[in-house]
Amino acid sequence: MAGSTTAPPRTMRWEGDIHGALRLIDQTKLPETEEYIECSTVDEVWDAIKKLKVRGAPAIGVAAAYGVVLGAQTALRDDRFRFDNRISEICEYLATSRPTAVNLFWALDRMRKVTSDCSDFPPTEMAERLLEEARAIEHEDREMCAAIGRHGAELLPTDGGVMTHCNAGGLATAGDGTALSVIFAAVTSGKPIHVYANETRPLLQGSRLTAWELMKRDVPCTLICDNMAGQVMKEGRIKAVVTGADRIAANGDAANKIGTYSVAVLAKQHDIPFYIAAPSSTFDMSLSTGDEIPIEERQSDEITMGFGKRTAPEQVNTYNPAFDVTPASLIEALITEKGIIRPVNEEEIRRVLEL
Ligand SMILES: CSC[C@@H](O)[C@@H](O)C(=O)COP(=O)(O)O
Repeated sequence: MAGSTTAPPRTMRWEGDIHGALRLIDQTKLPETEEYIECSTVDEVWDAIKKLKVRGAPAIGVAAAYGVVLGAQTALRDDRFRFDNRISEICEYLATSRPTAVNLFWALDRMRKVTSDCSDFPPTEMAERLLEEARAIEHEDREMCAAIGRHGAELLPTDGGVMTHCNAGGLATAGDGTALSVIFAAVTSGKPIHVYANETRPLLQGSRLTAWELMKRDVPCTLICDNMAGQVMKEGRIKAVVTGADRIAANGDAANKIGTYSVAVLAKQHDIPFYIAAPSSTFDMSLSTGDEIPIEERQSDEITMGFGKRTAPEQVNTYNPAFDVTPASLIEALITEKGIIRPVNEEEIRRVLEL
């Protein structure tokens, strides 16, 4: 099949003018139901991010930016506090929703900068500027996804299996995705790729979201459980692995959904190139290595009561880190909207990203 045929799912949409609201596809309901929710308060956006109704590093950033606009609506009605101080508090609050994806903090910094750049504007005009900035963040994310796809497509094999982990597709961004954008672009260019989607324990983003997206877009895919990755590679089915990332340190170490590190180690063992696709908003050059990346720990019932069914004894001890860090040494190349970073080291990152 040459070409994926349909458009990506619209992960989120701002509806209306400055008095509008944020409409999100509720990703916790997929693949069973395609249900949309409306967020009209900052708390609703915070909750949607925390509970993974909206998830994936770039999508979290875009949602948080619109969350600031919702906060601005309330701040306009409340003249007890200075408008710019309220916006700063709202940014601080939204930043507590999830710790690992740096895109969240990157987007909130951009929103904060609007208030400092426009400090002499009246609040109503500042609020309009905040909406413009959130729209720009969303638009730029869509463009970054497309550019990542264009750069990365050439790295994928002319045919054969490509493995991915978690969901780095349209649902995780405002556009076509990061890792999946590379796959969609390769398929569109005529490469008959077959995707192996790891189910991604414990919350199954790979099976619930990636398989759903790929099937919706007619890209051949096979779902496997995480613990099958080694066997599938050993059988010679995988020619490349491509995943997304939530934060990349200055030396190229990359945090992504838990399980990614194991997949990268397995890829090394089987001599399979392991790629990470991510926009420049995912790089955190203030951290020298991946050891400094904060790893979110989530509640134990995600392991013991996955999707409402008890699968472990009550009171059992659990540990549930939501991300892991793949060292730069295991990453063949980083695929960004500005080009391919190879070899993966700080000098090359700075050169390609023009930092
Ligand atoms: C393009 S998004 C890349 C990552 O954000 C994705 O792979 C991932 O780890 C998402 O984790 P999630 O916990 O579902 O937000």
